[in-house]
Amino acid sequence: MGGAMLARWIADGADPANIVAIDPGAPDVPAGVTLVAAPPEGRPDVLVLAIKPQLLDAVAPSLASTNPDVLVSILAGVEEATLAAKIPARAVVRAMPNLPVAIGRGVVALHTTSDDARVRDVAEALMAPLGLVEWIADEALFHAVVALSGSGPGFAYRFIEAMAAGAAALGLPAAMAERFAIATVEGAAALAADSDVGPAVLADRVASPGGTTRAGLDVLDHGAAMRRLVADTLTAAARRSAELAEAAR
Ligand SMILES: NC(=O)C1=CN([C@@H]2O[C@H](COP(=O)(O)OP(=O)(O)OC[C@H]3O[C@@H](n4cnc5c(N)ncnc54)[C@H](O)[C@@H]3O)[C@@H](O)[C@H]2O)C=CC1
Ligand SMILES: O=C(O)[C@@H]1CCC=N1
Repeated sequence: MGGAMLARWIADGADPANIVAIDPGAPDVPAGVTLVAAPPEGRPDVLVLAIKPQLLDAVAPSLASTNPDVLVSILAGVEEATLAAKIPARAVVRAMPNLPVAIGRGVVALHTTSDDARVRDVAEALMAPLGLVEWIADEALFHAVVALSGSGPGFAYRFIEAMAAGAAALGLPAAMAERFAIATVEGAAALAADSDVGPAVLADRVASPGGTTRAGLDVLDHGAAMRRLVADTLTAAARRSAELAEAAR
């Protein structure tokens, strides 16, 4: 995820000479970005923490002397207070991005208890090129955000896969089914984003009375099957976020 954010920052015009990536795994980084295995000397303006939540305790000691102005954490679950206790920084901002930030069409939720306007400005300016950016005042809601927009692309990809598989089972060549499924979801989402009515009304607009869409929607709606499945999916993801928070405390 750190790589996806970095790719977008560079594409948006950030100067790679100003960026140091710290990763002992030696991933590919954009040209001009300095890659190091351990934190270098010096105090960064912003330190973006993009390790797995389970690695926090192992990694935190190596960051103890970096003392950034703003620590931005994208770790699922892990709370601001936990981060502040383990990594010294002037301010901590939690961010929950998602994978489409790579093309500037992601969602980034932000949270901080800092009342320093400059900290908020720095976080907003950093995230602006990545997509839709919104502040979440109540940190407890971050578990829902992780489930919805953080994990959501994974759920959307499963739905696209299922649409394509369903069409292939009806005889459409698999590659064509995948192309059509992706373009259908992309177009439907773009129209919804541009519309002054909600998705329920749009679904009804697609469904001609007595037609094919209604026949399909009846299957999704029977016993609220789709709603239940999606609610259970998001609940499981949010529960896992809470577990990660607890384990990191
Ligand atoms: N994958 C996603 O779509 C999203 C992930 N996140 C968060 O991003 C974080 C990373 O997740 P992924 O990118 O999926 O995992 P990943 O395993 O792909 O990336 C983790 C990176 O951390 C590096 N790393 C390991 N030990 C390190 C150390 N000691 N110091 C510095 N870097 C080290 C690894 O080499 C790797 O490049 C997690 O906290 C996750 O909750 C948040 C939103 C979305
Ligand atoms: O699966 C995960 O834990 C991360 C956080 C949100 C999306 N991916």
